[in-house]
Amino acid sequence: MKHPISWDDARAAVHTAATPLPGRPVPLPEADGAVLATPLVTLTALPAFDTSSVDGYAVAGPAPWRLVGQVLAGDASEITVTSGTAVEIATGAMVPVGTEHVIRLESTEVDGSWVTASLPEKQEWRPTGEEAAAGEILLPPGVRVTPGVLALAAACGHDVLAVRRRPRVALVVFGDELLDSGPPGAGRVRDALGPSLPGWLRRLGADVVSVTRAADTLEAHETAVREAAAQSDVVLTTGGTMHGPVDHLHPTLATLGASYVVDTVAVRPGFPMLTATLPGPGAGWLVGLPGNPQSAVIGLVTLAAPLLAGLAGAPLPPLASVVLANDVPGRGTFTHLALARLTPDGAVTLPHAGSAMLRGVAGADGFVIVRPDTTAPTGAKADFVPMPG
Ligand SMILES: Nc1nc2c(c(=O)[nH]1)N[C@H]1C(S)=C(S)[C@@H](COP(=O)(O)OP(=O)(O)OC[C@H]3O[C@@H](n4cnc5c(N)ncnc54)[C@H](O)[C@@H]3O)O[C@H]1N2
Ligand code: MOO
Repeated sequence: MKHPISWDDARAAVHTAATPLPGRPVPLPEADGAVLATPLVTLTALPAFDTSSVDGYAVAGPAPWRLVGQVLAGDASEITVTSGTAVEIATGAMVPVGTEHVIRLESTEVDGSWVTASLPEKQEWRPTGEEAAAGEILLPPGVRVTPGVLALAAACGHDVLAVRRRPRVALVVFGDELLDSGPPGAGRVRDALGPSLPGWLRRLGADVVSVTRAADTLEAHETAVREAAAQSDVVLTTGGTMHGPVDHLHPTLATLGASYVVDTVAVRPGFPMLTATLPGPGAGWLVGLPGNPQSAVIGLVTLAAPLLAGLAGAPLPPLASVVLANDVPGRGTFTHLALARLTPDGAVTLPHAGSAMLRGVAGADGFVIVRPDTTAPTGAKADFVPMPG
């Protein structure tokens, strides 16, 4: 086994090695969750025209004003406000040419076709370009599209957005001991990763194209990885990362001519995780997660999340910072990822933290990071890697 790379270096190495997938235009509703391939540029000024902020009257000159017309939201009215006249105006309507003030309804007195009021202290309309000038860059490429981004894109005139294709992931689960249904026992355990990883992967912005199981033979591993690679950008495997009698991942990678980007990481739990590139047309990626289920989740946040971000053209997922509500021990020369829940008192590490256990995972918000040769005392700040999504 190789000398393991540090946890921080592993994340960075995988992210740096990933070339973003091509961008293409998609209709706005389909862009949710994808990553901008080009800057978001507004097609018009925002607002695109002087826009009334209130229901009321557009006036010019001194009161009283004679009511000469009406302009509603959506009207392209050519009405002009001249001195001594008023036009009834709705919120969102274009402010007519000649308007000196817009006065809200409740500040006016109307008598037949005459309007009086004292002049407002503040302007009650939004001038053209108040929020943005036409052609202004509103967001850089690499930003993940949220409903907020979609709203902004629509407001500034876009029908489609240029976004990176979502990475396609094919999941291959190894382990003849795994059951697909019913209670565990007699040496067999339930497959906890096949049912759970697709949800995590979707939260990381990936499309899961297949979930398959491969038997514990070298031949079955090779076939499964080849078939998965043919239909995906990333093959994600679970189990078989060590060198036990039926751990076939490393021999499979050797047979396929794969090149390691990361081969074991100095992190506990989870150290036998790996990332490699597969040769051949449409060269793809393989991420090998350890079989112990909590270690697999650590492999997911350590290697799969940076890889998927890199393929999507997004930055390396940032670490959060938390204050610790309890002491968290280090793990010697390894980085320790400790399952934690975020509470108003700070990050509380969770029991059931063994790498084969899932009770902690089920209630965690993420992992507190304790770097090699350190411990993290109560009240200290620590880096934190959130669970996907
Ligand atoms: N001689 C050594 N043996 C092991 C070491 C070591 O340092 N020296 N490290 C241990 C660590 S740490 C881990 S993590 C595991 C990683 O092993 P593999 O990736 O080869 O995983 P498997 O052997 O296939 O499985 C390990 C464990 O996890 C269970 N498992 C596997 N897949 C699933 C699944 N989909 N759902 C639920 N549980 C799963 C499997 O039954 C085993 O119990 O190696 C240790 N050994
Ligand atoms: O490092 Mo293993 O992944 O402790 O479970």
